[in-house]
Amino acid sequence: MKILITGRQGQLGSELHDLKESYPQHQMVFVDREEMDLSNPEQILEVLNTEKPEIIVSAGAYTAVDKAESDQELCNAVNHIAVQTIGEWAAAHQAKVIHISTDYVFDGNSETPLKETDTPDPINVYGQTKLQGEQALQASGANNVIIRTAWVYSVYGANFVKTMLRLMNEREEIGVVADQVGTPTYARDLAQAIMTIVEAPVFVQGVYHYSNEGKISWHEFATAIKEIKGLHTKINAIGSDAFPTPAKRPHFSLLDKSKIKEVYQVAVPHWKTSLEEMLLKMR
Ligand SMILES: NC(=O)C1=CN([C@@H]2O[C@H](COP(=O)(O)OP(=O)(O)OC[C@H]3O[C@@H](n4cnc5c(N)ncnc54)[C@H](OP(=O)(O)O)[C@@H]3O)[C@@H](O)[C@H]2O)C=CC1
Ligand SMILES: Cc1cn([C@H]2C[C@H](O)[C@@H](COP(=O)(O)OP(=O)(O)O[C@H]3O[C@@H](C)C(=O)[C@@H](O)[C@H]3O)O2)c(=O)[nH]c1=O
Ligand SMILES: [Mg+2]
Repeated sequence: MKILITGRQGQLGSELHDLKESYPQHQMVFVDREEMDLSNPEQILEVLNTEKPEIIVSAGAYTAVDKAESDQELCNAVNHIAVQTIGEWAAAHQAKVIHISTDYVFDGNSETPLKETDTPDPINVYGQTKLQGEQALQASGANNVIIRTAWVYSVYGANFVKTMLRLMNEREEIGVVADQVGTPTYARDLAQAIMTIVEAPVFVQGVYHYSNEGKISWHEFATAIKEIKGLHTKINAIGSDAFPTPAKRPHFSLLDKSKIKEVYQVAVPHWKTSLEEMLLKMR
């Protein structure tokens, strides 16, 4: 298969690139911002018409959650309009689309693990534009799989784990929110899950939830990073109101992974196992 992957320089794009050698049966073409500016629909179509992929993995996105609040137009162009453009091209050319979305499409008011059938209701601009991207892809008529994931980290790119490692080396004491719970996702595991879907004998269209296994707060996540690394920073558990940010974050974003496990038999490692693996690679 010829597979085109957007967001080459991002966490997920980089992890997919690392898997390239393991899939010699596929032609994996990666594009970054320079080759395909996702805020430029003409350029998206130009690249797709040249490359003619059979599968598009849509991993590129505007992911600066706080900045998005004051940069709505660009965020919408990348997270919504670009996905619509990709979907319409794919529908017209019988290509499949595997698109990545987020737990931030939910409002965080649930108390039970979020299922694909639960109603999204985003509480920030990033989540709103990601939901619009999902809806535009579904409306395009393209054969599509949407994977909603959460709290993604990797040795590549910017993420919470790397921020925590930096802060813990700089400070004696930090505060991390304890009233937002969910599950982190090692981008390498997500990349594997995507390749499992690519390889599946049947492409079953739909929305799927994927993160690592388990349930923790950001505070527990930070504490685990500290313990695994043997650091001594004091990590105070704080409420979201003590860490004001331009964008609101959902208090609960635990995803139910049963559907993707059943339909695609994907592996879902426990968050701690994957965190240990990532931190080993960071050294
Ligand atoms: N990170 C997370 O915690 C989560 C991410 N997701 C979703 O998973 C997917 C992958 O995320 P992740 O790899 O972590 O994100 P990253 O922010 O690491 O990577 C996103 C990539 O998109 C690229 N990009 C942004 N704007 C444009 C543009 N205008 N034109 C072209 N490329 C652009 C970035 O390019 P550049 O490097 O040049 O800036 C970057 O390479 C995204 O769809 C995201 O919404 C879902 C849940 C959690
Ligand atoms: C740096 C820092 C963050 N926090 C809080 C803020 C926030 O609630 C939480 C995580 O911080 P982040 O900046 O990593 O959060 P954020 O960028 O909102 O992460 C999100 O990114 C987008 C792209 C997604 O799709 C989501 O799944 C999620 O991963 O930790 C602290 O409490 N203390 C700190 O020192
Ligand atoms: Mg962030």
